[in-house]
Amino acid sequence: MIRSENLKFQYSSAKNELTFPTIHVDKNKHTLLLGESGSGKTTLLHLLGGLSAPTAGQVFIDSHDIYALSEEKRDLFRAKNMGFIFQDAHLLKNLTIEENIILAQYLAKVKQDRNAVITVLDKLQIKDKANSYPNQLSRGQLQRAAIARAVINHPKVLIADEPTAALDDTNTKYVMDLLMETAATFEVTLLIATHDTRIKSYFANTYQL
Ligand SMILES: Nc1ncnc2c1ncn2[C@@H]1O[C@H](COP(=O)(O)OP(=O)(O)OP(=O)(O)O)[C@@H](O)[C@H]1O
Repeated sequence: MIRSENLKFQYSSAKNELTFPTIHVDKNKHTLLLGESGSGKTTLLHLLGGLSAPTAGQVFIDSHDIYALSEEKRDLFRAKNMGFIFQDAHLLKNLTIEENIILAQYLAKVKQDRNAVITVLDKLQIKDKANSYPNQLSRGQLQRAAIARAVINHPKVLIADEPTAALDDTNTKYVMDLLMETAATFEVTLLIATHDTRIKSYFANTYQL
């Protein structure tokens, strides 16, 4: 489903170019990018997710060479096919939870469908928060809202950067169980970057950076 070849990335202010191993993410084969701080996990997630173009190499998603697309087409491709969960929920504070998720439909140019939003919020057990604003939710509820927004357009891949960093063992298990349930419910493959070796056992496919 995702395949990368010979990826390299150079930050303009950095001395050395980053080079990455070949990555294959197959459907339903949840994949972990494991590495120490500074090893390039976030950079690689951005390259694989279509967020920043590599200095060399290619990324294929279902045989589409995503960096051969125009920026506009790539943005749309990403909005339809990839879901992102950032460390902070990144919800717009002046929009309700429901409006935040409808915005994701709008940006992907898919039908703005309130019923679909409510169904997803219901599956994630925060339907009663649809009309609340982000600052009225607990951290756990915000995380569920961020997941709802990430899966609303039925992406193929759900990408998360360090979802368990700074969590204790109990909350780490809670978040990983939630992500696994989400993957099963919404039929989406997980691609996660972390330095947290506690979550290794959840993954069939691990790359050490
Ligand atoms: N904007 C930037 N400009 C210059 N160098 C950068 C920039 N962002 C990251 N780097 C460098 O690129 C390398 C990889 O960074 P990256 O953020 O991908 O690592 P990471 O494995 O995600 O780290 P962490 O676990 O600490 O978040 C690091 O050496 C970092 O210092």
